[in-house]
Parts: sequence; structure tokens; C-alpha cells
Amino acid sequence: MAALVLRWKTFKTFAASCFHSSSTVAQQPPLPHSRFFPPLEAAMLPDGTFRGRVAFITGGGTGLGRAMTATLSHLGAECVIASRKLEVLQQAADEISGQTGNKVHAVQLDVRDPQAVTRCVEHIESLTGLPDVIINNAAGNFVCPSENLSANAWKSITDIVLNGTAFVTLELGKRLVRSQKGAAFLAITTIYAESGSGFVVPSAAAKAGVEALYKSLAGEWGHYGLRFNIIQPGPIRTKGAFSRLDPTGQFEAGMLSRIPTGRLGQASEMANLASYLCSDYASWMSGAVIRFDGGEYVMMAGEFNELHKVTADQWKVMEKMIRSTKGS
Ligand SMILES: CCC/C=C/C=C/C(=O)SCCNC(=O)CCNC(=O)[C@H](O)C(C)(C)COP(=O)(O)OP(=O)(O)OC[C@H]1O[C@@H](n2cnc3c(N)ncnc32)[C@H](O)[C@@H]1OP(=O)(O)O
Ligand SMILES: NC(=O)C1=CN([C@@H]2O[C@H](COP(=O)(O)OP(=O)(O)OC[C@H]3O[C@@H](n4cnc5c(N)ncnc54)[C@H](OP(=O)(O)O)[C@@H]3O)[C@@H](O)[C@H]2O)C=CC1
Repeated sequence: MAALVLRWKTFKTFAASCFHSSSTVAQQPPLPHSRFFPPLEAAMLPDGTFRGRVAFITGGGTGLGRAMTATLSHLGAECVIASRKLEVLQQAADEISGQTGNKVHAVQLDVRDPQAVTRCVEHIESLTGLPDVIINNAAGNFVCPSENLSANAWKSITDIVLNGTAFVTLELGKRLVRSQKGAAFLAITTIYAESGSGFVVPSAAAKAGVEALYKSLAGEWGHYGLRFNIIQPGPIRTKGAFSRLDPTGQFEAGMLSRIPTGRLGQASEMANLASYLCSDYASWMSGAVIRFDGGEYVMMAGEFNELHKVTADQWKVMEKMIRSTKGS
């Protein structure tokens, strides 16, 4: 009976948390040792680094895409942002351009539709000319047991992430090659593109495909003046990601405990790394895969990392046991 009551209470707590929108779910405070790793929010590259350059960012109206657009615009780029929701894009474009004084264009685009990608690229060419920087950031994702995935759910995620990135990259890449113009491409994947992960299987498969695409093109198209790099972010709080990956907020504490730097990443930190990779300061970088996760990946991978939970007294006992072992 007591077990039944406990299960009911646990379910009630879980269910109550489910009715909060992502913005009202309590955020976990960073761990105390994160004081050693304060995020520096300001743009790190010199003013004007992207003056005279055009940057195209998919999914540039929200979350990490918006932060990258804001930093590139601050550094002098003329930006074009594209995604499905024109109103959201236009508001972001107006706000960023109002702050930086540089043009930000909003273009409606569903990256899953190759004809729409062609039309969008034609539009960009007439608006700004071919871009110098292309960031494939648009994505779709949700946590779901794989046995509950429909064919359309699989298609929806893989079409946005893998096919969308391929359509944008090929359409712009072919035109850049024909025009003999160099450019820096960047794809945003995730740490589990490498390891795989249950419960986000279409995203893991598609992001791994994006990495193979970018590494392959880094080799094939380098001599045309095109560079291809990849950032694999760990958890960075955005509404788009956290509302679909941790809708109740119950997994955030676990994430924090796995991150050696004791805090989530900040969108502005990502934006600094992205702008470095797309700038001439990184002109010798191509085919690189940069993990940007506060150390979470290696913490999860290391067989014995759980031992950080062992107390000093427990260590004394364990050491005694180990030292007293003789022979094999
Ligand atoms: C923490 C560290 C690692 C983090 C990694 C993060 C990676 C990320 O990518 S975070 C980015 C998250 N942002 C987004 O996902 C933004 C865009 N997302 C969306 O627009 C939607 O979530 C969606 C991807 C579903 C696409 O929307 P669309 O309107 O095109 O699709 P729907 O018609 O709604 O759905 C298509 C099929 O998917 C099924 N489906 C949708 N949600 C779920 C769900 N939660 N569980 C199971 N299935 C789902 C839906 O039922 C449709 O299938 P069917 O019913 O068979 O037609
Ligand atoms: N935040 C995090 O912790 C992590 C994020 N990432 C990656 O970072 C990137 C940004 O994610 P984040 O900012 O968190 O989440 P968001 O949900 O804010 O960003 C996703 C963007 O993709 C756009 N998008 C989705 N579907 C399409 C489509 N069919 N065509 C065009 N645009 C589309 C959305 O705009 P719209 O709805 O208007 O189409 C939105 O702007 C993604 O690649 C994600 O996988 C990786 C690891 C961790």
C-alpha cells in the first residue's frame, strides 16, 4: 500500500510539472565550482572582422542561431536569416539590426523543400550576392522512445537536419564554385552525433550524416576556396531545445552533474566560437569537429568518472582493501 501511495505521489509531482510551459519550469542553479568558469558574453573578435561580408544563417531567428546572427552582425556582417516563421525572423532581424546598425534580412524558408531552397538562394543572390559565411543551424528534435516513432516523425527530423543541410550546402556550394568565390561553411551538430543516443535516434542519425557530409566536402571542395567546419554543442538553454528535450525540467540537474565545469553553456559563448571559425582568423581550419560542451562528453564516457562521488572516508577504506590484496 505504502509503495502504491509513493508511486501515486511521484506521478502527481511528475504530472504537475508537465503542465508548466518551458519558460516556467524551474531552472537549476549552476554548481558552485562553475565560478571558476565564468562565461564571457562580449564578442571576442575585433570590431569590423566581418565588414563587407555576408552571412547566411538558417534558423537565425531563435536560440543559438539568433545569438550567432547577433554576434556576426555586431562584427560588421550583413546577415540573412531564414526559417519557416517569417514573423519571428522579422522581429529578430529588426531587433538585431536596431542594435548593430547593420542590415539583417529575413527570408521565409522550409529547408526540407529543395525547390524552396533554390528560390531562397536566388533571392539572396539578388539581395546581397552570394554569402561569405553559411551556417547550417536549423534543426528539429524531440525525445521519444524509438518504438513510438512513426515513419513521418523519422522523416520530419531527418529531412530538416540532414536533407535540409545538404540542400542548402549543395545549392550554395555549386553557385560558389561556379563563381569562383570562397566561403566558410559551419554546421551545428551535437555531442551525440559521435556517440549516438537513445530517445533522439532520428536526430543522432541525421547529425552524424551532417558531420560526414561536411568532412567529405572539406576534402573535395577545399581547392575551390570552401572551408567546412562543425561545432558539437552540449546543453545550452534555449526554448526550442529544452521544451522538446526536457519538457518537465527533471533532467537538468542530471545534466549539470555530468558537466565538469558545473554549468550549462551560454548562447553568446557559442556565437564567439562560431564567428571565430567563420572568420579569416580560422582560414587554416577545415574539416574540424569542435566539441563545445563544458567537458560533458568525456565525463559520460570515462569508465571511472563516477568515482568522484566516493567520499574521503570511503577512499580510505577502498585504499586499504586494494593495498591488502596480494597476488592476482
Ligand atoms: C542537451 C544536449 C544535446 C542537445 C541536442 C539538441 C538538438 C536539437 O536539435 S534541439 C532543436 C530543437 N528545435 C526544434 O525542434 C525546432 C523545430 N521543431 C519543430 O518544428 C517540431 O518539433 C517538429 C520537429 C516535430 C517539426 O514540426 P512539423 O510541424 O513539421 O511536424 P509535425 O507535423 O508536428 O510532426 C511530424 C511527425 O512527427 C510526429 N511527432 C511530433 N512530435 C512528436 C513527439 N513529441 N513524439 C512523437 N512523435 C512526434 C508527429 O506526430 C508527426 O508524425 P505523424 O503523426 O506520423 O504524422
Ligand atoms: N540548445 C542546445 O542545447 C543544443 C542545440 N543544438 C543545435 O543547435 C542548433 C540550434 O538549436 P536551438 O537554438 O537550441 O533550437 P531552436 O529550436 O531555437 O532552433 C532551431 C531553428 O531551426 C529552425 N527550423 C526548424 N525547422 C526548420 C525548417 N524545416 N526549415 C527552416 N528552418 C527550420 C527553427 O525556426 P522555425 O521554427 O521558424 O522554422 C529554429 O529557428 C540546432 O542545430 C540544434 O540541433 C545542439 C546541441 C545542443
